[in-house]
Parts: sequence; C-alpha cells; structure tokens
Amino acid sequence: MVTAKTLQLNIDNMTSDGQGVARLGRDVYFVPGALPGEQVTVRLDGRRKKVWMTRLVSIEQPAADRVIPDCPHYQRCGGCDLQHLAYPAQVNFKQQRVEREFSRQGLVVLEWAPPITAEPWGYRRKARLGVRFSKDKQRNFLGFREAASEHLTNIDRCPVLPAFPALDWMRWRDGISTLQGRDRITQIEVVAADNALALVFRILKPLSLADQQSLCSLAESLSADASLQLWLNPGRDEPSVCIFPQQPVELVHFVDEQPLKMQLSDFFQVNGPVNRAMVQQALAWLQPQKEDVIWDLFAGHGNFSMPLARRCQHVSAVEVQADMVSSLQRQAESLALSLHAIEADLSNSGVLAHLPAPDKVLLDPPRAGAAALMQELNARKVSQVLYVSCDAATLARDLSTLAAAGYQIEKAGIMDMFPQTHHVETMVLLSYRDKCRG
Ligand SMILES: C[S@@+](CC[C@H](N)C(=O)[O-])C[C@H]1O[C@@H](n2cnc3c(N)ncnc32)[C@H](O)[C@@H]1O
Repeated sequence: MVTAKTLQLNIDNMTSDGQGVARLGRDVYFVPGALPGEQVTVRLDGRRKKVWMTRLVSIEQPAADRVIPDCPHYQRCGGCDLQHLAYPAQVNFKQQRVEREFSRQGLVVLEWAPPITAEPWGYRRKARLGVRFSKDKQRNFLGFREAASEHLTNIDRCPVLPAFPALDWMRWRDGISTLQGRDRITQIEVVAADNALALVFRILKPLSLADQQSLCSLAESLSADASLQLWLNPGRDEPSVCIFPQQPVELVHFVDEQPLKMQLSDFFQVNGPVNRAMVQQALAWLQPQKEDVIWDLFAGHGNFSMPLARRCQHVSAVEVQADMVSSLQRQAESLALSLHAIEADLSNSGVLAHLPAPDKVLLDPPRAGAAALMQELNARKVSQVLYVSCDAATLARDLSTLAAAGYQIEKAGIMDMFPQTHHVETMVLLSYRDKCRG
C-alpha cells in the first residue's frame, strides 16, 4: 500500500506553516519537521490534491540551522512547530515569508524596519491546557492536545510559558488526582499578567468545599510571592469565581509604561516585551498629534487606544466585545482621557459612518483580516493607516486593495510575537497619495 512506502527527499523550501517542501518529478511533498537543505527519509501518509503528506522517518543530512528542540514534548504537543530551527533562522524565515506574500500581491514597501524580537523562551502569557480523567487508568492527564488529535500529552513543564513555580504541572496533576471531583475539571487557562498569575479551572459541575480547599492549599504552597490567583469557571459564558486568594488584585499589564487593566476573558497580546515594543513602534510611526482624529479599530481592551489617548484628544476605539468596550471606557474616564469606546461589529463597515473623519487609522483585525473595511478606507482617503496583522496572507490581500486605490506602503516590519511557532505579526504604515493631485 502506498501509505506504507518510504522514500528519500531533498528539501528545498518551506511552507508558510513551517513544513519542509520537496519536489520529485511532478510530485510535491510536505515534510513536517524538515528544513531546506536537508536530505531526509519520509513515510508517505496520503495525498491531498497534488501534494503528498509525509512523516519524517530520519534525517540523512541535517541543515546547518537545525537545533535540538528544547521541549521533550515537541512535535507531539500541537503548540510549537519551529523548535528544530535555530532562533535567528526562525526570524529570517518569517521575514521572507511576509516579503513573499507581499511580492505575490505586487506590493512595494519603501522601507523595511528591523524585526522586533525578544527572549524566545518563557514568553507566552496566555495558554490553555487540557485536563482529563481516564476511568480505565484511574488517573488524570494534564497537558496540551496532540497535534491534529484529541489526545492529551501529559506535560511537566512547557518552555514557552514563564518559569513560575506555580506552573509546575506535575504538582497540579497530582493535586487534581486526589480530588473527589477529579473528573469535573476539563481545562486550565493560564493568564500571566504583570502583577499576578491567574489559573482559571474550567469545571463541568461545582467542586465540593473540601476539593476547593485542597486546590487552595496547593495554590498557597506554589504561590512563592503571593501573586497566584485561582479561579473556577463553570462555562464559556459564565463569570469565573476566585477561590484563592480571598481578595484578588485587579490584573494589569504594562504598556507605554502605564498599567492597562485586563479581565480574564479579554483578548491580549501573548508576548509582553514584544507587545510593548510593538506599541512603541506604532506610536513612533503614527506620530499622534494632540488635534488628530484617530480611529483604533479592533481595539480589544485598549492596547493601542490608551497610549494614543494619552497623546491626542479625539480617539475612537471600536471593538465587538462588549465587556472589553465597557472596561476600556471606564478606564479612560478614570484617567480623564477623552477616549470614545464603541461596541460595534466591523464586518459591517457602515458602523463607522457616524464617526468624525479620521486623520489616522490604526487597525488590528483577527486572522481573517478586514476585507469589509477596505472600501471604507479607500473612500475616506485617510492620510495615514497603520495596519497590524497576525496573518500575512490576509494582510497582503487587504493591502493590495488599498494600494490599488492610491495608498503607498511607507514602512513595514515583522514582530516575533510567537517564537518557536510559524506565526508572525506584521506592522505596515500606509499613506494616501492622491494621484490626481500628484
Ligand atoms: C488581534 S485582536 C487586537 C486587539 C487589540 N488591538 C490589542 O492589540 O490587544 C483583534 C480584536 O478584534 C476584535 N474583533 C474580532 N472581530 C471583530 C469584529 N467583527 N468587529 C469588531 N471587533 C472585532 C476581537 O474581539 C479582538 O479584540
């Protein structure tokens, strides 16, 4: 059978999600875990359209950039996919990938900024781990879902999470195993703010008081600097309840050297140092002036809007999630900043019609991009648009619409928000040049 076959391949390229690519005659092969320049043996897994999916069996000739992955669970855990590539080469791969997407769309960038990078390990301040009780084995599993499967990989530590004593997963797994309601916990979410670390336990049914006390005792023993918080969450749309400590501090992270409040359910950028550098770069590129009218679209909890509102008086922040909008508005009011937070769905571009015409627009959409907004920006001929994106393909698609209408890409730069993975964040500054005015 063809799926049992092995063959030798020379890898000459990489897919946008970091798999090695080889060509043999007219056939194309994707090889997860292989790098350009390598000679490898693979097993064929099956064919999708014209591409063979394969599994790496052995590496006959390794690439100069190959390194030993730091994590023992790498390639079983579905989290990271570039740990086998030396860090500078990861950044280089991401830079080339974004440039390739841009050139596919015929985009011209006047100036590329140097990539923004920070410490490539221990950076991830948000993560979700699965918990499962196996009746057969009469024990709990705690870890990440394996790539493309429902199986949990048990982990003791994760090198992309911060090295807090409270993130000792072996202790939590053992602790959960002793609970009466050990089959009621399905997930632990990590929210690492700058002033505290919150663990949110998703529960199917309420835990007994005795079980809650056991978890609190464990939290106390792991909370070296008293900054650990333990929350129980009974369901996606239900509020979480803090069981440790009794009076939890409000979570904040620092942006623009100021604390920004964050709620447990908020979207927030996963990499603190890269986020801070990204916001500083956005401010340096946009140069907000006191009288500027600025729209911050897909504003989240104000990562960009609050720093902008400190510098200018007419900032409108638009976001679809009501709880982030109200928290942002409250925060701005408490600091006497004139920021207008608006709850609206930006897939309907008409929602911007009543806002004062902007001098500058910052947009930071989710992965799908902001296709619905491009006509609005084209019609408005905004003098500066700063586009922040976590998906190079939808970014290039949206930029090509703007470029066709007369926008010029002044600057672009990548930000390595997600080291050890293929994901890349990009910032682009566009200016509007009216061809009729020359
Ligand atoms: C990539 S995040 C950026 C958030 C923020 N700019 C930041 O840096 O933290 C995208 C944000 O867009 C919001 N969003 C997603 N779809 C939206 C829509 N259709 N209309 C408005 N906001 C949306 C999400 O809730 C999320 O807060």
